[in-house]
Amino acid sequence: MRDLILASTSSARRALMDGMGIPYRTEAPGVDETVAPHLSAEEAVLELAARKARAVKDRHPGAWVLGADQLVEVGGRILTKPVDRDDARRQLGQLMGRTHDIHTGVCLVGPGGHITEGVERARLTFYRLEPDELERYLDLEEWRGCCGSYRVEGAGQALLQRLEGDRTNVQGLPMVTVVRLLRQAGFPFFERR
Ligand SMILES: Nc1nc2c(ncn2[C@@H]2O[C@H](COP(=O)(O)OP(=O)(O)OP(=O)(O)O)[C@@H](O)[C@H]2O)c(=O)[nH]1
Repeated sequence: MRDLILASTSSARRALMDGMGIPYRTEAPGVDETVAPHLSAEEAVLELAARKARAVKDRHPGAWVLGADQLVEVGGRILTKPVDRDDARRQLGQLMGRTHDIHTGVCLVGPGGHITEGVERARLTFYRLEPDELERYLDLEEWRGCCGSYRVEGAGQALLQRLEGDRTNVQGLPMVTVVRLLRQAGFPFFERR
């Protein structure tokens, strides 16, 4: 059986991998997530997904490693994970009543120099909220650990006026792309345990 490692600390990414059902384990990538400012959002998430995957692969040379990174882009600005409630309020304030893009890069590295990658964009339009409703959403603390300060599979669904793209991409892993990379690498599915 192949040793597949998800190079991530993200509970949402784990949940998505668990749903797919192939055996894997997780390890924190432990990389610096600084990228050159001139990179586009797509270039940045691809570079960081590869950086995370390579860092874990260096620690486990015989393993297959999947890394991922995500950014929100709105009005030409990049949003990452909020540092606190005030930051989350500012982020959501930029998203209310507007359309934003979520970009997620994924990279699969394996033995023999195997490296494949993909980047997916989802486009979301949010309702405008009254200040009190926004505070009530912030009270739910779905902003913690989430790029853009919302959870599309949680109460954050009520923010969503329109979604174009793979919903799993918004949660953290574009699973259609992840499956393609795994199948291209020859991973077996539906194995009997
Ligand atoms: N549950 C959930 N998580 C989300 C959603 N949108 C973004 N995220 C999370 O926001 C985080 C994006 O930040 P990243 O820097 O790519 O990843 P991370 O959380 O630092 O985790 P690593 O993979 O260890 O780097 C990921 O953990 C995503 O799963 C959402 O709608 N639902």
